Amino acid sequence: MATSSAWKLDDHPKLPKGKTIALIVLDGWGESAPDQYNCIHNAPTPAMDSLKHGAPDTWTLIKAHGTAVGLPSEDDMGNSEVGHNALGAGRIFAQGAKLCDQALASGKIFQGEGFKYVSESFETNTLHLVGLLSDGGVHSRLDQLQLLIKGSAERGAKRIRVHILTDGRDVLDGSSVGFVETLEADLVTLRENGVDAQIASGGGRMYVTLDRYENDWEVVKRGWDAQVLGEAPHKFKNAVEAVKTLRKEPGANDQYLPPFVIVDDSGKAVGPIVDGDAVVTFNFRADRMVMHAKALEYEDFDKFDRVRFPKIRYAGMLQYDGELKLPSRYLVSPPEIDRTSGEYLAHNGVSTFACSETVKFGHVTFFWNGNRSGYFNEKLEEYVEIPSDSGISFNVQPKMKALEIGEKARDAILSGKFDQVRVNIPNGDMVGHTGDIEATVVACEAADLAVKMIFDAIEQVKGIYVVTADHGNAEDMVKRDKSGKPALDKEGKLQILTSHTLKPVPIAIGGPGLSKGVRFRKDLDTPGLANVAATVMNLHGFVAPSDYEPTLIEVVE
Ligand SMILES: O=C(O)[C@@H](CO)OP(=O)(O)O
Ligand SMILES: [Mn+2]
Ligand SMILES: [Mn+2]
Repeated sequence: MATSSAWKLDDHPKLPKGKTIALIVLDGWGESAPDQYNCIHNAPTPAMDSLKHGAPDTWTLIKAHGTAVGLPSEDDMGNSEVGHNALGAGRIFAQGAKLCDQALASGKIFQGEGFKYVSESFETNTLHLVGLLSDGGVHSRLDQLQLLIKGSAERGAKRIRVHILTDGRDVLDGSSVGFVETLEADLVTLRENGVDAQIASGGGRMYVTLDRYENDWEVVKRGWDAQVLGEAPHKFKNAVEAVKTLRKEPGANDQYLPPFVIVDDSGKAVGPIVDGDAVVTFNFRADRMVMHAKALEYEDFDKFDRVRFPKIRYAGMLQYDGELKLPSRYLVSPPEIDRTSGEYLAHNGVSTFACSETVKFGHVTFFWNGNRSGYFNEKLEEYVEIPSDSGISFNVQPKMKALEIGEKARDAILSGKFDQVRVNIPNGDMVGHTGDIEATVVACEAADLAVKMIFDAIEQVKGIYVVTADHGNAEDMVKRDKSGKPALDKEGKLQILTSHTLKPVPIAIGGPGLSKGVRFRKDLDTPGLANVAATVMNLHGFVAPSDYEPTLIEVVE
């Protein structure tokens, strides 16, 4: 690829080119006070611990939540999408959650092409809304769904069916009941006002519909069967009863509730999706909607037998994949994340290897590259996906594929073929989400072993490492009150935190290739994930583009 002048990065005045850089993202690895709910603290993590001795020059903390990653408020925890977007793009973009808030607040969402298109079905057919039902704010938000329902009814939707996915991952397990009650109350009001509005189907997000990166199409199929075909192993007259009943099964939780459909008095499903209907998927985040969107939109589709492929008017809350233009219709334009560090580095001859296991593969590639699939330059890049275990909850195999990721990274480093070797190590996050504290400790230990393996390889090639995380999770596994003490529920029980956190994440630099005098600056007000890209560009020997968030490092004589 010839470097056009627009892409050419200036040479760094002090830092050399040609060092091998390992860029490690520990998923869900925040920094928090040590106690029994801090799984990172309680796991043997010698590699990560040793880095703290370098504080404040080569180890520090950066912000990974709220406005620092383009989310609406400081109460918004970080997540992989916004975290990796910020890490890779080096700038802060208003993210899906915020863009949808703005479009709903101004009413522009209802004037756009996407809404006009689906509203053509309102007169004669049903509007289906499918998505994650919670106020977690990672993939969707209940208040946005409420505004969407209200706005649709005001604009002529006469028959509305909501297909819910219970959460328990971005919010406390068990909170599903309250969210369903709230939605149900809204629908009652609508019915009183003459709109035929009901919940039509449901299921837990990790078991129904919301798979990602093609890890397990069965998950999407279960949702299809319930939402489109009106078929599921469990049938109920109302959704509150459905969720309450299914939660009583041994081992049941919100994330993994089995699929159910709501039926009328004659036992008929109240809301299968049929020809002529409109469908809106109200999640704004991309990764867990892409597979579902393909099933809804693609004429040619062979991932499972859809049985029936209704001719619908379908729009996503956002477009979930800009390359695939999927879905082709959407209510709100996604953030336009351009000129990412990956694209710049490719134009400047930097060769890159990126790797994770399936459940996080798109994080270090698609999200990292500003929600863009594929390579910038095939000759310079190699992306490797290690198949994840599927069909299990990750507390069963908490080591996941950490060591395999470590090995692949090691081999890539030792091969001498790559300037940058970038990985995501998923354990802290994926196992943290299960709420299983013991398993999360094992997960953190495995992640640390993978880090050690990469450090050893960097030592051999006299390279540099940069270790950070995308947001917190495993460092705090309990809900806390304002004073920071574990908060008890009405029955006096601890509430295990399965979600991400608001905590900062560590970042450390080191390795034999790190030039003398390189250290973290102390003059940045609130450095965050978006400052990492410029830092890495510097370590590759380049000055970052002037509109990037400032570098974290300085070189002192
Ligand atoms: O699993 C997910 O979809 C989210 C939590 O909802 O986690 P992460 O942002 O780390 O991918
Ligand atoms: Mn993450
Ligand atoms: Mn997560």
